[in-house]
Amino acid sequence: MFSRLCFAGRNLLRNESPQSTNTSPRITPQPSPPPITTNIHQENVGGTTYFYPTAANHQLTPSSTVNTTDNTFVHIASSQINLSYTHPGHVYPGPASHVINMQSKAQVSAAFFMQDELRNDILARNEIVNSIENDSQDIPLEVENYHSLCLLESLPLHPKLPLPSSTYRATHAVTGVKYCLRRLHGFRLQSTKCMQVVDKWKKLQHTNIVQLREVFTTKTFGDNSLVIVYDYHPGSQTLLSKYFASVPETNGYTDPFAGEARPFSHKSSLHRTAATSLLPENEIWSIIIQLSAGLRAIHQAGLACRTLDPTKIIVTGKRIRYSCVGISDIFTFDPNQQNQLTVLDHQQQEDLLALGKLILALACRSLQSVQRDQIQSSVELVSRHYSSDLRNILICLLNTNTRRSVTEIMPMIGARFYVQLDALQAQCDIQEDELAKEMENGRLYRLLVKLGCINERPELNLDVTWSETGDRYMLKLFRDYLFHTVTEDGRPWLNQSHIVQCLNKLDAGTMEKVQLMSRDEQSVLVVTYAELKHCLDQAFSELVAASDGTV
Ligand SMILES: Nc1ncnc2c1ncn2[C@@H]1O[C@H](COP(=O)(O)OP(=O)(O)OP(=O)(O)O)[C@@H](O)[C@H]1O
Repeated sequence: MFSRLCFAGRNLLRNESPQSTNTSPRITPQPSPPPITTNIHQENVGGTTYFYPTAANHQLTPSSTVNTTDNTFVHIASSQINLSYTHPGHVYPGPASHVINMQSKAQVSAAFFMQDELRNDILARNEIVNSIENDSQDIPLEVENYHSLCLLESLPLHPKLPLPSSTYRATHAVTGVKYCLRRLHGFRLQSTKCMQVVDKWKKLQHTNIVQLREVFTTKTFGDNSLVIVYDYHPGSQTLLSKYFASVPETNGYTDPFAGEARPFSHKSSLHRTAATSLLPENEIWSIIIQLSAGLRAIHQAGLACRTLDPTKIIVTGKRIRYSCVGISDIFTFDPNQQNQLTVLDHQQQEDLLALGKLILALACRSLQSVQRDQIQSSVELVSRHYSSDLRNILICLLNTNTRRSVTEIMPMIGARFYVQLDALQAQCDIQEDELAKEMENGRLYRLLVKLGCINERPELNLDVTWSETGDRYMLKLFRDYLFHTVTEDGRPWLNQSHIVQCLNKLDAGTMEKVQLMSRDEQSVLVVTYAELKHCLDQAFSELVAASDGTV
């Protein structure tokens, strides 16, 4: 069967558009088509010119039309408009009720746009990732497989540290993926046997642990440096900077987190003290749940964190992650170590103590609260302001007289786990709905790209009439119908739903008919979206074939 296009007189068309309403637009005129030379057979019957795409080109069912002997009639009754798309999946059905009602302003219109908070978060993260690279003279242009190194620390190296370290963002030369590089300055790897433990860390995947990717030594920095490569989480801040206000150092102050637990911190002796207000208990539990989840994974993998320190835990949005895993194991690796299991057990107990101190410091909003002589009064403060469960968890973790296990924390978290799970699932629902919207945007974007590549193309394969003839002419008229429609009195008719609907129908290739008119209003085509889709695919295939093949 042929698809039949009718180029008929213009006059009766205007008010009979399928989109017609009282305020309906009229179709922006296009010049009449130049003679169609390819794949179309034309015939004049009773003064009306009919165009037939050749069978090889169109295996579609016939489109509408059209006809009259008086050369004027092109009519599609509104009852014929088929709004049931052949692929219902091609239309975003609007927000789910459980999602729209989760939002503070339960307005349906708002739900068609990305939430401000989410958009701003994503924009801020993108800005951080794309921010100008560090132009410091001291940073090499390339280190092994990484380039565009950019220092992440705001403070210079702390001179008191026995082992200086630096943290960089860097780009992988092959994949272009950004990573976080931690460099241990002046460090010589004593034995490659420690790569066994590195492999263990590499295999450990958990949503509360920054993934360790690889370790290498390098002289590119002008010394022997060890570089540990981690995943990069833009927009992160350390637990220290998020929850503890900083004050200048004071003489004689001892950092409660100093010592073996944080040998890589530049701020080991940085003095942090009480911030303005206590944290809501829910927030503390959210941190406890995440930290204990990560720690449980670490301990179950036969490892110990050993850097459970507020500067070595990062917060990205609401997510908490251990950010410096494995370094202690590399740094203190002893190939002749006997009693590995005893050492591991000791280190895991130290982790639990450090976790207890961290929770206590968070609950009191003060790092000093975990100094030996302050612990008692700090726990009392917690008892006064928070639930007995929080106090119990602290007493369990801080009690070094008994052997504890991270799994003991679970029963104390109890039903709060459900609260956390519920919050996460609600977040998933919202994000899934955002994804549905963005999926639609992506699909429509690809259609527009195809149309844009075809419309107004000055030439293809030396044919300067390519974009104006044959299938492409229909696409040009369709483009005008999409974007250049005007109202009866000639004003632009800007209606996004018209554009989205038409593109959806095009993508679905529906059998609904659309009426297209040339700019000089001398010609009208009535054509199905299925045919337009075919034209689009055909024309774009021609472009791809003539290109270098990359799309
Ligand atoms: N994997 C990561 N992805 C993104 N940013 C990270 C990552 N790890 C650390 N950061 C950020 O890099 C910065 C420096 O991290 P680092 O661990 O050196 O902390 P720090 O505050 O400099 O602590 P210290 O100086 O005491 O070692 C921090 O702002 C931290 O949020």
